[in-house]
Amino acid sequence: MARIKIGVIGASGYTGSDLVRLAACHPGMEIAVLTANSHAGKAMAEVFPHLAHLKLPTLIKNEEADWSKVEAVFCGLPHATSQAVIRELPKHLKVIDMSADFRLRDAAVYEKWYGGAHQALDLQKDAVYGLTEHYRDDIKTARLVACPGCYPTAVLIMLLPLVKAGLIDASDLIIDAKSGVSGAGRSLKQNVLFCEAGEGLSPYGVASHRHSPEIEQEISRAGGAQVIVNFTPHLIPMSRGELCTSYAKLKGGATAADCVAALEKHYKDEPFVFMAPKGVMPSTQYVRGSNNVMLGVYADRVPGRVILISTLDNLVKGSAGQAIQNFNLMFGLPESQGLEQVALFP
Ligand SMILES: NC(=O)C1=CN([C@@H]2O[C@H](COP(=O)(O)OP(=O)(O)OC[C@H]3O[C@@H](n4cnc5c(N)ncnc54)[C@H](OP(=O)(O)O)[C@@H]3O)[C@@H](O)[C@H]2O)C=CC1
Ligand SMILES: CC(=O)N[C@@H](CCC(=O)OP(=O)(O)O)C(=O)O
Repeated sequence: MARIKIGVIGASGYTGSDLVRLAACHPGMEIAVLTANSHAGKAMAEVFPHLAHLKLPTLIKNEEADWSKVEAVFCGLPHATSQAVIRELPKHLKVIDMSADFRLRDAAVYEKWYGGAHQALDLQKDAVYGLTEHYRDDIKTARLVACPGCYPTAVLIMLLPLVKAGLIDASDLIIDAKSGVSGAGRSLKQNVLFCEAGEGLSPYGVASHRHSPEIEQEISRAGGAQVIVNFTPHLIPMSRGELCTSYAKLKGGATAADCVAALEKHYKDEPFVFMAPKGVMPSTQYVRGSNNVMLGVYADRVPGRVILISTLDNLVKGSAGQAIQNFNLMFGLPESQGLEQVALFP
């Protein structure tokens, strides 16, 4: 069967380059177009020496791309820049956006958290939220999929089945999250310099992180009532990986064992979501480089509360891997194709 020609917009970034790394081994994809901004004109091998052995197109500007033979585009641009670029793409292209631009369904909420009016509301209304395990049927027929943020993916995969089953109180959620530094992207920023982030653990976006409304939107959709969550992210000195610990109040006499049973039931046929083995705590080390999410549920010593731990690789299930999982669905391919990588341990 002919391979599907794909393009990657923002291939000189971390999500874009991890997409290229995965796409290069995907039997159903041919990488036809790679775009960049400041790196346009360079060979991928120059920008990413770990990809040097692959025969890849040279990085070009978006406006130089010939999309006529391409069928799908992955977009790894900074949020608030994707919408104007995606709006101008030819309509025959299916688009899988890794930025935040099309995730929020309410234009006013988008404007409040991203500091400006949305420039492609006509596309926004038909965009499908790309949390694969929860929106599979909608993703299959979508033209534009808005992949979730890395933190929301980790948090929602844990919490949505428990909210839907009525086991936890969606109005009382505390989420403590930690991310490796690649989560902040590849462009130079003072707070991710080695001297600033290399040896410490730093909270940021306290009570103000833009993933809060994204998590709230999806928990509210699952639970039926508008919720507000307490979400605190931290930057941790490692290159990739993310671990989220959520603290929840159990409802109606439910127990931690009920939560385990609900998650096992919900994800029993899922290729990428696993409970931590008995006696093992989820760790970023067990998912690094893979498209997997590892979950762990623990009874709290505080009566009636439960501790919920989820971990993933921010560049794989948190962005490029989930984007490919969605591409597979959109093109009728086996959902796990090209995503069979086992975690890189140790
Ligand atoms: N990093 C992560 O773990 C995750 C990131 N995301 C989201 O994915 C998107 C990409 O993130 P990430 O890959 O980390 O970001 P990077 O900063 O690493 O890469 C951004 C890319 O966009 C290009 N670019 C930057 N500004 C412009 C512009 N004005 N016009 C056109 N192209 C531009 C850059 O090109 P050049 O370098 O050539 O200038 C680069 O290719 C973001 O929206 C991010 O929030 C989502 C989930 C996880
Ligand atoms: C460590 C770090 O800085 N992480 C990023 C999250 C990356 C991500 O998933 O964000 P998007 O919503 O932009 O796609 C942040 O907190 O903004």
